[in-house]
Amino acid sequence: MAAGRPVQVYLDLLSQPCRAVYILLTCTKIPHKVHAVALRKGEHRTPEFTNMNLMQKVPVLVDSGFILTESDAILKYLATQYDVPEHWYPRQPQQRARVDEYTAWHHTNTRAHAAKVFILEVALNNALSNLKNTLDKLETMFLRRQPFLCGDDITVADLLAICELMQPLGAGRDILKDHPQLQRWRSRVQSAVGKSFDEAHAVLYLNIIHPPTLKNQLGSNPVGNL
Ligand SMILES: N[C@@H](CCC(=O)N[C@@H](CS)C(=O)NCC(=O)O)C(=O)O
Repeated sequence: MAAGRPVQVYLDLLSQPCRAVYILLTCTKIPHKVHAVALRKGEHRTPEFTNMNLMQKVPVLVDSGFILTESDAILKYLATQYDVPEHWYPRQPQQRARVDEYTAWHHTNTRAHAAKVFILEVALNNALSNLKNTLDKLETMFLRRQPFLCGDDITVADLLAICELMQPLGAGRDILKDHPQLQRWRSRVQSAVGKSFDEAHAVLYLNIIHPPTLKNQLGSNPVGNL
């Protein structure tokens, strides 16, 4: 059992390990005070926070002057230092070892892989939003009054653009699918360059990583059906 002063925790509830610490504290009614640290505002990089945790990461626990980082260590400290139900971190050595076995594995597996998907999804959403602006500009500026990007005939500009816009198809994403004007331009470019278009893109088509539904829709030559 610990001293009377509430445990101080520095958390951002957007952070997965912080939420685990928060839930244990709340669930077990350990007296505590939460200090919100907004990672998005860079509050973990202030001199005061850095002084407490040189790693500049949350969560951090301060218990009567004892500073502890790492969610795994914090959770186990709370469960052993405070009077919480036994099941959280069993005392029996083999049952405890079973929990330690998981938590040792957790950081390079569950955490690493789930967090990566989250980070990549956020990055993908940003990239798609920026791309949408670009596609809109291609339609409303470059193709507004002309069949090709720079006039009535195909130029190297069209080649640069089409090869770039085809690339995401290599990962199974047709970024022109909601842009009929750009689709018509793509067809014009394809007609203008003839079979060199498919020859040049053959390697890309072969390496396409399609979700199963898209693969069925597209058949063996994705561009043929676009
Ligand atoms: N292994 C640490 C990881 C802590 C961590 O990575 N926290 C992230 C939020 S989920 C953080 O503070 N990131 C800020 C940064 O790296 O700049 C733990 O389990 O506590």
